[in-house]
Amino acid sequence: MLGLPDDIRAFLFDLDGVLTQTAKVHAAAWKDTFDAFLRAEADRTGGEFVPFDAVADYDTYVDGRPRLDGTRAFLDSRGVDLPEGTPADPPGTRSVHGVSSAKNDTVLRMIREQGVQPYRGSVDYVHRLRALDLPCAVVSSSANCRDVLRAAGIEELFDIVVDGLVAGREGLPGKPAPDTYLAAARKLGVEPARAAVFEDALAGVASGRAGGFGAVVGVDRTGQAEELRRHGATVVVADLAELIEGEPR
Ligand SMILES: O=P(O)(O)OC[C@H]1O[C@@H](O)[C@H](O)[C@@H](O)[C@@H]1O
Repeated sequence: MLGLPDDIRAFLFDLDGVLTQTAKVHAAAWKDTFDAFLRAEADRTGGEFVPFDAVADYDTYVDGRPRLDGTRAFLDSRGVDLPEGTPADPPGTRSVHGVSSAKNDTVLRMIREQGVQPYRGSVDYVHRLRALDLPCAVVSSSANCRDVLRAAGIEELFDIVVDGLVAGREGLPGKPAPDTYLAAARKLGVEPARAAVFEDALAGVASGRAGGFGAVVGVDRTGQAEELRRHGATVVVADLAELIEGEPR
């Protein structure tokens, strides 16, 4: 079935980096935010400024995880212990929420300025699935998921969305825990073993593996095929167009 085993009956897609070209926008916004924070910390403590690595640090600590979890994981890797603060903390507040809200303001500005481009291969793939009446979901850690889907013009393609807002409301732990993917499979009425997960993030393929999904497709946009396999991808493609090649039209 479109490049995957025939018993796969439901298709669960991550958003940023799988459906839309927004993983690099998130990475740039995190770099902007963490570098400003780390520079201020270096000034405050007299320590050395070691910038955020938009590839290595992003992939390891931030990519695919809910916003606050990404902030905590990266700061923890640098031995920085911040108070949690509250969601009302404005950018500039020395708290987990303050850093996270600075990042959100930055990513929203970048998205406003640059617009959102979907990946053509992914959109074609989902169209093929819809033509076969197969259920499709978006499973994203992002609280901005609906707006990004709308800006890309692909919101109508999906039966359900489990995003950062749904996870918050339903008390679901974020990726790399499997709960958001499991919730999507449940809502579609399909056993995990008969559903496929599509992910570009290491935390995302790990959640596909932890959930016992029938296929975990690693989408390698940045040359990390081996890492994706090590974290749980059962197959790795550079673009979903590869899964369509050779299929009858
Ligand atoms: O900050 P948002 O839009 O709620 O998104 C949370 C996370 O969503 C994930 O999809 C991205 O990979 C992360 O980079 C991002 O931090």
